[in-house]
Formats: sequence, structure tokens, C-alpha cells
Amino acid sequence: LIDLIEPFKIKVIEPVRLVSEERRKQAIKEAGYNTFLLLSEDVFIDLLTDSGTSAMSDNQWAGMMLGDEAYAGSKNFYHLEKAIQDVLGYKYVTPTHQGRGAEHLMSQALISEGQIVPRNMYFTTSKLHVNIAGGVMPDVIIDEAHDPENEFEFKGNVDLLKLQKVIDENGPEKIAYVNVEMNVNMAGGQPVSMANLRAVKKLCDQYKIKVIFDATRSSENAYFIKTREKEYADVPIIDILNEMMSYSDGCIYSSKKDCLVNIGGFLATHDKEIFEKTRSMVVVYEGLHTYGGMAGRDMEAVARGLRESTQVSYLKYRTNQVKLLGDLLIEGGVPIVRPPGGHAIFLNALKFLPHLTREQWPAQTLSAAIYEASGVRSMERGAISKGRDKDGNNIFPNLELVRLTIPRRVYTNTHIEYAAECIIDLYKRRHEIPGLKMVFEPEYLRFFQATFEQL
Ligand SMILES: CC1=C(O)/C(=C\N=C(/Cc2ccccc2)C(=O)O)C(COP(=O)(O)O)=CN1
Repeated sequence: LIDLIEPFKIKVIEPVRLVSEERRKQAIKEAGYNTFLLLSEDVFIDLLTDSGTSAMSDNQWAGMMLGDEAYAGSKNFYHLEKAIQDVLGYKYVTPTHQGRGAEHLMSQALISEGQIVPRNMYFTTSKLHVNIAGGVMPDVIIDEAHDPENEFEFKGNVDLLKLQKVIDENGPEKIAYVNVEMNVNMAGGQPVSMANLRAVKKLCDQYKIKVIFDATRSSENAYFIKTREKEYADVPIIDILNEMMSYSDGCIYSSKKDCLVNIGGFLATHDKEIFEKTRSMVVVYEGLHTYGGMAGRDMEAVARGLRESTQVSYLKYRTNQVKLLGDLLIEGGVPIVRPPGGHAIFLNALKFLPHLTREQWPAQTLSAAIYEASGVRSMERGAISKGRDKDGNNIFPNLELVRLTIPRRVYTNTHIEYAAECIIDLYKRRHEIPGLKMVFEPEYLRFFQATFEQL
């Protein structure tokens, strides 16, 4: 039990309720079988996302009362800048309203038309901002990441041969930067090893290619380095993070995850030129360079949350709660991506619903069926999220997944056990679940607003 014990006690609660099965059937139908379109009040346990859904600490809430809402030079910005310098080791900080703001600035600053941004594995908004800036984003992740059952403990790693091939085939000048995400979301929350980060930087330095991290879940990645790379077993998380970031020129960071806040983002860099480019743009798209679309109080909460996210007792509890869900589902025979990720458990919808064709959208079907059966909300992370190729054809990735994403410091292990029990019950009657057909498809990031009907 000691591995699961919460390093906190609860001071404030927010009531949740399980609406009737009849209401759930109606609600998911009204939402077009798209969990993004459900009303929060109809959701019992919300495992849609870990983004912006964490519980803040008393330390962070106290910080909210210390918001310096000066338009320019807010002291909370300097607290945020100092926290990033201390925890991540970057010298320069450009604040943004959330991760997409940082992705927008970074891609606009570094990419010119036709350039390439190799990334271990795509993330939807990251890829879209690279495309908007005129670039393309080929995946260079190791093959193991595409095999849900493969238990390699660093499935987020960059495949150095694939990266070398992209450089050789296109020439280093065509590479805008190499982009490495930590605890790779679309691969199942899978970490990158320190050894791999070091090797990627060494390779890129040979060609003077910049390395930009997506550090959104880097504290959890640091914890996996500490527990899985033996030479780091006794190294403090903050030192592991500093070393990780030393193998990059800069990062984008959606503070809504590991920084334990409900809104916020930033771009941080060692490179004065990147800083000056993005700092000049932030005033056009996000706000002044000392608030970037965040209130002073929000910057204070991020500064305090980033420091809190390096506590081993918290990271141990957090990642073990995710693993508890994974272990319960494995025990119940439910096919999931292994090993359990840092922020979520991903169900293998192809194996869960083998009677459906890809055009019946197994992952979309499963996420809707889970809600109807249990009031638990999950997120489709398969072909609907992947979208269409440049010829307009649907892409059907190996990883047709449903993500059960655990918010930080929010749910108890009883909630986790309830979700596991309901999904195991659903698995037993999986052949009864009908597929879906898409009846509305928006132009951008279709997974947010597409609607479906049962076949
Ligand atoms: C690795 C990574 C992320 O996971 C990320 C956001 N993730 C999210 C939120 C989301 C975004 C798009 C579709 C579905 C859900 C997540 O549910 O997983 C962003 C954008 O940050 P932003 O949401 O603050 O703009 C950048 N990088």
C-alpha cells in the first residue's frame, strides 16, 4: 500500500454524481457519441484528459491571492521565470496562455516553408502548428512504440537510424529542428531515456540542428528515468530535469499537465536568438512578454506547481495510481498498451472490439460505450484523432486506442477501482457493442467536434 499512499490529505471536495443509465444513454446520443461533446454534469469520473484538470495545493491557492496584476513587470512573472530556471535550467522564458500558444510561437519562429520537424511521435496540436508554419512532421520513434504489447520501458525513444535517414535524405538545412516529446502521449504516455536524449543531442550537434522538447510531461518522464535508469536512482528529480533539458535548445510546455494548474503555458530556451524571436511575437498573439495571456495569479500557481511536480513522494503516488488502473485491467483480461504510461492507461480498441472494421471507428465506439456503461469519460486516441492524409484518405494507425487519463491529485483509488470494474464488465459483453458511422466531420482536429450515429 505504501506505493499508493497519497502524500496529502483532502481539504476541499467537489461533489460528483452518477446519473441514471437512461440519462447516460440519452447524453451520449445527444453528444453524437463524441465524449468531447458531453456535459461535465453528466460525467461521473472524468478521465478525458489530464490537461488542466489537476487539483491545486494549498500552497498554489495561497499564491493565487498574491497575483500582481500589473500589466507589465508582474512579480509573478519573475517567480515563474525563476522556477523555470531552477527546475528546468533554461535561462529565457516566454509565457503563453497554454501549450498551443507556445507551439504557435515556436513553429512560426523556427520553421520556413517546406522544412521538416522530425518528432518521436506526433501530437495533434503540435503537428498542426508545424503544418500551419509550412513544415511536415515525420515520426522517428522506435518501432517498439507501435506495438501495444511490447514492454520496453522507454518506448518514447527516438530511433537514431530513422532520424539519421531523414537528415541524410533531405540534408540538415531542411530540418527546422528535431522535436522530442516526453512521456509520449500518443504512444501511451511512454518515456524517453536520458541516454536517448543525450544521443539525439549529440547527433543533432554534428549538423548544428536545434533540438526542441515538448516538456509538457517531463516531471513524470524524469521519474521514470529515476526508477528505470539505474545510474539515476539516487539523483534528485530537479537534477534529472536540469540534465534532460541541457540536451535541448529549448522547449514548449503546456503547464496544464505536470505544473498542476488549470491554465497556462510557456516557451523556455537556452538560446537568446529563439528567445528574442518568440518574445517579439508573444506581444502580437498572447499579450505582453511578462504575462503571455495569463493573469498574475495564474503565473504564480504555475511557478509553485512546477516546483511541487518535482517531489518524489508525489510522482511515486501519481504514477502508481495510473499503474493501479493498468494492473486491474490486465488482471481482468482487458487489452491495454504496456507498460502503463505516466499519465494514462490506453485501451487497445482493436483487440477490445475485433468484430468492428476500421471504418466503424473502434476507438470512438469504445469510448462512447464506456461512458454509457459507467459514467466514466475517456478520449478517443485512434484513427479519428489521426485524421486524413494529404490526399484526404483516412489514416488507420496501428494504435487504435482509448485513453483513460488520470487527473493529478483528484480521484481516489476507489474511483480507479470502479472504472476498472466497469470496463472489465463491458469487456465481457464486448461483442454486443455496435460500431459507429461518422455523420459530421469538421475541417480542423476533427476529433473535437465530429459526431456519429450507431450502426
Ligand atoms: C504533449 C502535448 C499535449 O499533450 C498537449 C495537449 N494535450 C491535451 C489536450 C488536448 C489537446 C488536443 C487534443 C486533445 C486534447 C491532452 O489531453 O493530452 C499540448 C497542447 O497544450 P494545450 O492543450 O495547453 O494547448 C502540447 N503537447
